[in-house]
Amino acid sequence: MRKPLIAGNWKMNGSLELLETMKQALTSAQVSSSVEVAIIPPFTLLMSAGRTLSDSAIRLGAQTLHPEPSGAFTGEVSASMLTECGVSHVLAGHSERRTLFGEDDQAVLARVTAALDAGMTPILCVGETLEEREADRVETVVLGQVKTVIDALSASQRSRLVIAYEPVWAIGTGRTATPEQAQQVHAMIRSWLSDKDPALGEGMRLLYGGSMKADNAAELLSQPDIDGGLIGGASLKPDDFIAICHAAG
Ligand SMILES: O=C(CO)COP(=O)(O)O
Repeated sequence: MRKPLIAGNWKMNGSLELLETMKQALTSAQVSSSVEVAIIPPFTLLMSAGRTLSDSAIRLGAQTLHPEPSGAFTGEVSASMLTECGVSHVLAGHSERRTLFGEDDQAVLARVTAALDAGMTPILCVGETLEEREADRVETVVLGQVKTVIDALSASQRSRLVIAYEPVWAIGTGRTATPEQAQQVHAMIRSWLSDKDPALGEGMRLLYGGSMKADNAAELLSQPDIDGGLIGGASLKPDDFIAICHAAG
């Protein structure tokens, strides 16, 4: 049985005030313990967030990390710096990192490995652009991104990964993949994983991300191969985020 994960990626948004409001709202909402909830605020909030959330079941995630343990990398943050803040989850390969910051599959793999080595759960983000979808390249692109990482990891490392399918054309656009479109890609990923190792396919949590909102979450989350959501815009609004958490419960 895969435990649903609802993770709120705040991107370059949020404040100490939102952190407090979100924590209080989530605590009083009494989200079912059958759902794992994580918030992923920007770096500057992580230390405070670690303290604020330490007495709750809400997990803390980071949006990226540098693969090296330390050194002359101005502006970057390492895995051990994240764990010191209480971070348990970290995104790797978000499409904004891939396109705006030039992270290719090898750079993503290095980040996944650094996160695993530090004991964190990497959330590997994959997804195709609209152009790639229209050119019938969804399978090639998405499985290519999954394969580069999975094939480089040991069986025990793989089992600690979460994968988020985020079609680039659905991110921040208000244009959600239909439940059928999302399910189709999730089933494809799971089937590829299962061919490699049945237990891996069965156990891997596959999140959907891309304009998931309070009013479309239940339908997306009811699909058999969708095990949670990676939420952008709606994760900044406590009521909306809580509604999505409830929909997963
Ligand atoms: O990129 C996303 C989460 O990582 C999705 O963002 P939106 O929910 O704003 O479309």
